[in-house]
Amino acid sequence: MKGPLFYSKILLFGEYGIIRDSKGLAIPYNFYNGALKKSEEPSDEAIASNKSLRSFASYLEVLQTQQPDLVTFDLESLKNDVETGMYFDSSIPQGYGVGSSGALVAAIYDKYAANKITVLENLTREKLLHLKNIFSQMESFFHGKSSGLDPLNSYLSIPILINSKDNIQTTGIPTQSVDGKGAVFLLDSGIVGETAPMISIFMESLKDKGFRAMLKNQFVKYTDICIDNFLHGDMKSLIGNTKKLSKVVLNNFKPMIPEQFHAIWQQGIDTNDYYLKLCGSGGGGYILGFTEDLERAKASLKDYKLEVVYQF
Ligand SMILES: Nc1ncnc2c1ncn2[C@@H]1O[C@H](COP(=O)(O)OP(=O)(O)OP(=O)(O)O)[C@@H](O)[C@H]1O
Ligand SMILES: C[C@@](O)(CCO)CC(=O)[O-]
Repeated sequence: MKGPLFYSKILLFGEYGIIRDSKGLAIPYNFYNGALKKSEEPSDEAIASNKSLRSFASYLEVLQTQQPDLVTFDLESLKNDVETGMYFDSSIPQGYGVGSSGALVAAIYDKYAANKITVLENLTREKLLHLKNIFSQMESFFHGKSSGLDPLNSYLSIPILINSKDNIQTTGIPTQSVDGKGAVFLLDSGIVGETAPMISIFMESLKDKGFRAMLKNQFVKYTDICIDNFLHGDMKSLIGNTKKLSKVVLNNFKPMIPEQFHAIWQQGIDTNDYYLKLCGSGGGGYILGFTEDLERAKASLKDYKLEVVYQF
């Protein structure tokens, strides 16, 4: 048995802001994927994954008892498959901000949910919100709190634009120019991040009036502008505005940036070779980079591994 593939995602813009109603833009990232699978001779990884699925299945049983109107599953098949060794065979790194738990949630919903909303039907805003809500509750098992956006992105495999908490839509993004000099890339911090403590720090900071003002007048403002620039293919403005965003993040989200990356973050701003921003909640995992000139960014960051995700 091997199920369909579910992909990783990248939240290009909107981390933290979407908690406070900024815009957000998430795109599928097809470099990594995962699928439900059974194997005769499971590896240690498969055994660990199977164990995690076992607890997830118990959680889903409680969820559907508590909220039968939200979602129900074919629990008998799910439990039976878990008993007979099913696991999530995935190349998506965990704790890296690219949605490993989201892909898993999408795969389980796809295989076991009753009356599921499918990708093929007309996806009205109501249906999208309903799906996001289901995914949010399912993914809470892994996160503590989840917006449900990662599984939604993985399930639909199309870019999603968040206009505000209750207003989301699927969207197109400008076609990549494969020989373009400009690029969006991932920088591997080499550190595994954890989402929950980062969100606690953010929530704590929100108690401060100055932080709230900075968020509204700078962070959310530039996030929203960057999304508009990106969707309209205005890459010149995008680069200028990611520079502003990069500065705001370095000055105000330091706990989310691993210490050893503070200097190269600043170096990008000083040299204009690249601009860095958070990829998801930060604290490790990937850091997102934007550059007008990929070769220059590569030379400037020669000690690091870059993965290009989009060229323009
Ligand atoms: N292949 C897998 N098999 C079983 N469980 C998995 C698998 N991949 C991820 N998970 C579960 O998802 C958890 C990781 O989710 P977490 O939300 O912390 O990180 P992430 O989804 O990789 O990052 P982010 O949410 O920031 O994009 C793991 O601890 C594990 O419980
Ligand atoms: C940090 C956050 O905004 C994005 C993490 O990918 C949390 C969330 O909205 O679920």
